[in-house]
Amino acid sequence: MATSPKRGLVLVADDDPTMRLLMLEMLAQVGLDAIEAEDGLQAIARYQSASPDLVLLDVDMPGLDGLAVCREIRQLETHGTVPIIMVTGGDELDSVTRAYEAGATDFVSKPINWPILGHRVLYVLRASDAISRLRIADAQHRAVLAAIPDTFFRMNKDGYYLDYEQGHEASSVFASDLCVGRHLSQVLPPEIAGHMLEQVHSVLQTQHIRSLDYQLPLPGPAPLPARHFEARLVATGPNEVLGLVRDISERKRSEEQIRRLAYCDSLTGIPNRQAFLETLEAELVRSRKANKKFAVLFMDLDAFKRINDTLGHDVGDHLLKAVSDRLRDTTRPGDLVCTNLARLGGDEFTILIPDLDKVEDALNVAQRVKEAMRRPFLLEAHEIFVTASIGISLYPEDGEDCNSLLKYADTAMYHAKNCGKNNAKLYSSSLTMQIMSHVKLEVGLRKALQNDELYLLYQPQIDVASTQIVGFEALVRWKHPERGVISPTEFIPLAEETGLIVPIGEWVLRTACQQATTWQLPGRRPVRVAVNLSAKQFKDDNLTQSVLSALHDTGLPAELLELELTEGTLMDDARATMVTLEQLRGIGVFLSIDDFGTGYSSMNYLKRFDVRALKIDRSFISGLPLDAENAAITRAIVAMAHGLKMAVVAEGVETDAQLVLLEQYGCDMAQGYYLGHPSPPELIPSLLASQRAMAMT
Ligand SMILES: Nc1nc2c(ncn2[C@@H]2O[C@H](COP(=O)(O)O[C@H]3[C@@H](O)[C@H](n4cnc5c(=O)[nH]c(N)nc54)O[C@@H]3COP(=O)(O)O)[C@@H](O)[C@H]2O)c(=O)[nH]1
Repeated sequence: MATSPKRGLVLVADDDPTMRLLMLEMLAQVGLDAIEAEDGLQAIARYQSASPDLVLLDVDMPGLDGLAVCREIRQLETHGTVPIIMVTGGDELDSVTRAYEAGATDFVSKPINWPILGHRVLYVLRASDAISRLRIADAQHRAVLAAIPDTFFRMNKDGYYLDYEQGHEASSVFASDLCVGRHLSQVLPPEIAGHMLEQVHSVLQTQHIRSLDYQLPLPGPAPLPARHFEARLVATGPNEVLGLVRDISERKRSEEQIRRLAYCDSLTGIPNRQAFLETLEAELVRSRKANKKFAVLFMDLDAFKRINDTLGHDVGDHLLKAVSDRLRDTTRPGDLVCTNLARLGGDEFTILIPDLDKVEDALNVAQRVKEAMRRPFLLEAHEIFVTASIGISLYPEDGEDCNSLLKYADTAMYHAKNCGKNNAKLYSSSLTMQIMSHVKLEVGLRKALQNDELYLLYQPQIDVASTQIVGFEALVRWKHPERGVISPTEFIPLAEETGLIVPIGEWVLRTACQQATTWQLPGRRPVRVAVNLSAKQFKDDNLTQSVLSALHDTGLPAELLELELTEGTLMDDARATMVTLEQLRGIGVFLSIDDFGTGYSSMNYLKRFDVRALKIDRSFISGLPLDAENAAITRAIVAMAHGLKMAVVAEGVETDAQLVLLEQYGCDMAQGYYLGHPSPPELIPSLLASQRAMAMT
């Protein structure tokens, strides 16, 4: 863009030909072109036809004088303003005033100082050029500002609005006349005004753009939701800023929606894993600074999978929603301690308890959660009972980072589950030791089979009426090279967890079948062997094949093999159970339900499973004969089993009184220390022989 004015065309209007000549000469000397007019009318005509860049106009002309011409030119102007220099007869204030009133840009008075006039003309031309460029720039700026939807304002360093233009898309919070000339604090709420003034100062100091977000309630009789604004401030001079204010309410709403989607669990509406991790991180920073403690509770529902599998995923989803509602009610803020609740996934929930005074507060919350979960849930006409296992980790005692705290709470939750579910446990470093020894045990268990460290014991089952041994239950043991004999209560769950139960179970099955063949004597009553099947084994696709080949390879007749299954195993995916049971029945093996009464059995399924015996769990037998409730339960189980044409085996018989009572109740078979402890296989033949000998005496 040119910076110096272009050499222009000047209209010289004067009735004196000498003056015109001198002026033309002077203009030529400063490099300007000129046209002449000898009176007012000619001047106007020339102005219209030639559009000069400047007019030198004599005031005193016959007919239309210079002042009238000046006024007429101003009338005719459409774009911009041509500079008009009036040549007056003298420099009296009156004639100068009249010249300016007529619209003159400048004046020179006679007698004319010609060299000065040349410079003056050039200066006025330059100034006029600058003004017209400014006008264009101003018009462009206004057009830009009119095109953008934002409100803009100018403000001085003290916080006074110099200008205020409402954007065409902005919600009308303030009118322009409400702002111009007023101070920020008279327009905006004090806090926002203070913040904005700080930013104005910062912008002027740094000459960097600054922005700030704020919320304003919309004026109106009804309480309307507040709107969000973003103001960007830019310095336009040493003491002035330009502010652009945009209504960002829509953007905020979208951001909130995105945030909700990213941070909310879509099923329950409570915060999800991501949200919890961020809250935990923030709490960690806060607690570290403020030297405070907090607790992380990790809750997992016991047996949620069973509900999902038996009642369907819809009921499972409803249950999770109901659980989260109940957790929200139980842990609502202000209720003892402020809590943050989240669902990590599946049936895992976490609760963050900030500002913890003492561990008991976390245990109290856990206790309340457990109690809340124990109340039945009524969902789609199902009354559902659940329990929860809870693990607790503490900051800073247990860990100083989010991952550790969450992992330790999870570890403590597993410990709670292992301690019999419906439990709450605090994390302790010894748990990690336990887990490490668990891992060590797992490594050992993997080698146990190939190192021949497993062996079986057999516990007799007797016919209550004749007191004759009718079978033996095979019970596995592990002779650990360092720890000695390990109980199956310790390693079977581990084998289940790791999947090792399948090869171990197969070994038990094959070994029991093989050893049982040695007990059978021609012409004697056959002796059955019972083998426990775990849930994983039962679900294994090769189960039927394993049973078939164990029987085939050992030669044990199928009807001498009994497979014991727990209620949990059978009820977990009842439909698939039916198919497997059908296949096993097809082989001809004897099926029984172990630990009956401790799990959840649907009577409807029980009937359809068509198993041949129920084993009453020893927890019901142990209180007999004094425990009236257990006695009633035992009697009821016997009656129900007989009604379904099943035999009943009582487990854990430890006294003669129990055996007598069970006989009275009509129990078919019994097993327990009173009748025989689990014994090694080499003792079984002599046990059977002594019994036969006793039977003959
Ligand atoms: N999947 C498999 N599970 C197995 C296998 N072998 C055993 N187990 C399961 O381990 C649990 C513990 O078994 P164990 O320590 O062998 O205990 C059994 C008996 O010793 C015990 N028992 C028997 N009589 C009495 C008694 O009078 N009092 C008393 N306190 N305990 C007694 O009960 C256990 C047998 O229980 P059950 O199987 O329910 O009949 C146990 O759950 C085994 O099932 C295996 O090879 N595979």
